[in-house]
Amino acid sequence: MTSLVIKGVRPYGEGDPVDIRVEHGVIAEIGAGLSAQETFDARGAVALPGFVDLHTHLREPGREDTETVETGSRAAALGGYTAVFAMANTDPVADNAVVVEHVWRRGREVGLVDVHPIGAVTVGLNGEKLAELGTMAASQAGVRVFSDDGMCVADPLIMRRALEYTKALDAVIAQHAEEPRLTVGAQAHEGETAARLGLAGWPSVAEEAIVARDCLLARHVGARLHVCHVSTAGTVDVLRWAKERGTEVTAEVTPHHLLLDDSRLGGYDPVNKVNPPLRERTDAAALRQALADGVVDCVATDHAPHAAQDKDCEWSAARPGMLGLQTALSVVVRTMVEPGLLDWRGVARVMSERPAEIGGLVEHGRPIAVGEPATLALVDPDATWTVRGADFASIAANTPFEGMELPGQVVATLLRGRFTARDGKVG
Ligand SMILES: NC(=O)N[C@@H](CC(=O)O)C(=O)O
Ligand SMILES: [Zn+2]
Ligand SMILES: [Zn+2]
Repeated sequence: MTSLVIKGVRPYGEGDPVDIRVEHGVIAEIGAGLSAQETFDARGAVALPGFVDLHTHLREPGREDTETVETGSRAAALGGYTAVFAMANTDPVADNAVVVEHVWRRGREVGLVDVHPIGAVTVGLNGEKLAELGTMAASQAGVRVFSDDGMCVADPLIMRRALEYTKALDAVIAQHAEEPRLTVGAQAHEGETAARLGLAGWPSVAEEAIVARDCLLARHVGARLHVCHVSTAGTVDVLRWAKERGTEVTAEVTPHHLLLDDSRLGGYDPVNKVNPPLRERTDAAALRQALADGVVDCVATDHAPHAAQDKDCEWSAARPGMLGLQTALSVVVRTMVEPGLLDWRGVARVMSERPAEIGGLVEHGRPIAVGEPATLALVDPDATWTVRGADFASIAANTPFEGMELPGQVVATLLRGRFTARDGKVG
């Protein structure tokens, strides 16, 4: 590997631009006027630790027509990500060592981001019988995050047992909080908009009731809990309450729940259909504040590719889910940095450091300092760009941000000193 100097970056957006020299994948020197065999002119870009996504749907195995480990890795690299956690709701489900090892191996072969498979909590995601968590943890994939995402682990006894197992494995359960008895047939956030449009409601309490129950269970068992895609102001209240009492709970929010709300549903365009649903303006505002305060720990994309035929259909038949990997940073800049809720240190915290800690990754979310891995996202804070789903690396194109002009552009991504994305191209 040749030596590299990245010229003119501002670590965490602080101070005057400096040069970073990289040797053997590690930051060897930070200073002025550095030189090496290869040079990359970063033109004043903000340097951040590479982003970590705790919640990505890669669709391999089973729906390779919508995304693969390779195409999802390309999207991740272009979005500034250096590690992603791949959800288990594939076909077959990642509820055993064979499937998680396949996803892990494909991630290594592609080599653009560290792909960490998430194992299912229950066999087939059916909520009835615990999957072999220990075997998945002991496999080559070294699974440390378990989730039935797409489905809620609704049975409290199964959830309790799962928390007991993951405590012993030093792992964490990422819960899709949705009380299924309260969301039968649900199509949109239960509120004025859904009532006017004639869509069956998905009430906030269906999320909040499970989050409250799981916080109590986690505390009772002494286990860690992670809450996926927090979407309501009420869930923020529950999380604050639980954290104040010392419960080991962490939580993520998606870019789309930070920026969008159910006022977009008027045209019945299924690109806006997602689980949990887009809520109200006041919910989005509460989520932004909670992310700034740390009550919500991090941003996770819930990148959920879907084929055109599963989205370009009537609302009730469409699948829920939205792309997120290539727009996450820009949506965080729009919703958090521009209004002054987070500075670049804060962006590093919510997009890299906290998710790395929650997922148990020791090589990601590291400080930008000599001796640390050169695993970085370089961001032009002044650039703006227009979202075009068709241009994304993902096979699917279901972005709710289509046509929006967004701030902040990833100019390069490095994984252990190697460019995985540069000037909008992979590698
Ligand atoms: N978020 C979604 O609307 N869909 C996800 C599942 C999930 O995250 O619950 C999917 O797999 O498509
Ligand atoms: Zn989910
Ligand atoms: Zn998901």
